[in-house]
Amino acid sequence: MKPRVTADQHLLDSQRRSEWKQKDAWRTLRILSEFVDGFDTLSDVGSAVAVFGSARTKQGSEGYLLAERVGAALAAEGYAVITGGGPGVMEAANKGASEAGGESIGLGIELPFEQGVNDYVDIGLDFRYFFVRKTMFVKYAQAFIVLPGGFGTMDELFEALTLVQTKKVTQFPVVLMGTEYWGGLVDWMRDRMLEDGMVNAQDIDMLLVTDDVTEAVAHVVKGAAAVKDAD
Ligand SMILES: C/C(=C\CNc1ncnc2c1ncn2[C@@H]1O[C@H](COP(=O)(O)O)[C@@H](O)[C@H]1O)CO
Repeated sequence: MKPRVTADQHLLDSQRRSEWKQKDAWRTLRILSEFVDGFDTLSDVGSAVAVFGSARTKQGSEGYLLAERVGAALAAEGYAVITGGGPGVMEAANKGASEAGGESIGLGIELPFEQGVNDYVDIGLDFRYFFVRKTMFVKYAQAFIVLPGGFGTMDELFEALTLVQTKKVTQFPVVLMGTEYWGGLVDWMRDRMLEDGMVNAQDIDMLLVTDDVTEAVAHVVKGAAAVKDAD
């Protein structure tokens, strides 16, 4: 199947900039409507945690089963689970949450190849624009739990870290699940970023790196309690 041109590509592809020069102003209305749809659909969602991770994690694999357990544990604590609505870790976390009787939310993204949200999403939205969708994750989740993943996962992780570091969001726990996978990155942050003065120790200390689902969820619950105390 020929990849379709997505709305994000129309907006961002520099080669098309002059061709679309007159139309970008009008495209803002479409962007606005996407924000309105998102806010409208998600404003009634209670406490929620976003779970991120690879779209390529295979069904039944260790990573998939871990994400299922994370989804189920969050649901058991009364959290809605928000994912990118796709396959892999997203599907597994939605499955775990849905099968545990929790609220399972998928914020899908228009991609060049048709996909739709996974079968375990109870509340689903499809976004044309990545940046609108990213706003929803941060606005409607009280914490991020991040499983092993690639560029998309890194983007979501580092956006959260930047927002916390710059105090655009406060009291926002970020958990990295998988000490083996994440250990090298966190070591590099300490040995290189911190050593070279690119970040502060507290920027790195805000990350919890664990293999333990119970510890991950307890960290999220503790973060939520701190927000309540601060209110
Ligand atoms: C590549 C495959 C499917 C792509 N489908 C996706 N659907 C929804 N969200 C996605 C998809 N791919 C990436 N994302 C977002 O990025 C994160 C995962 O990216 P990674 O590069 O795989 O780590 C994820 O949390 C999504 O929000 C396979 O068929």
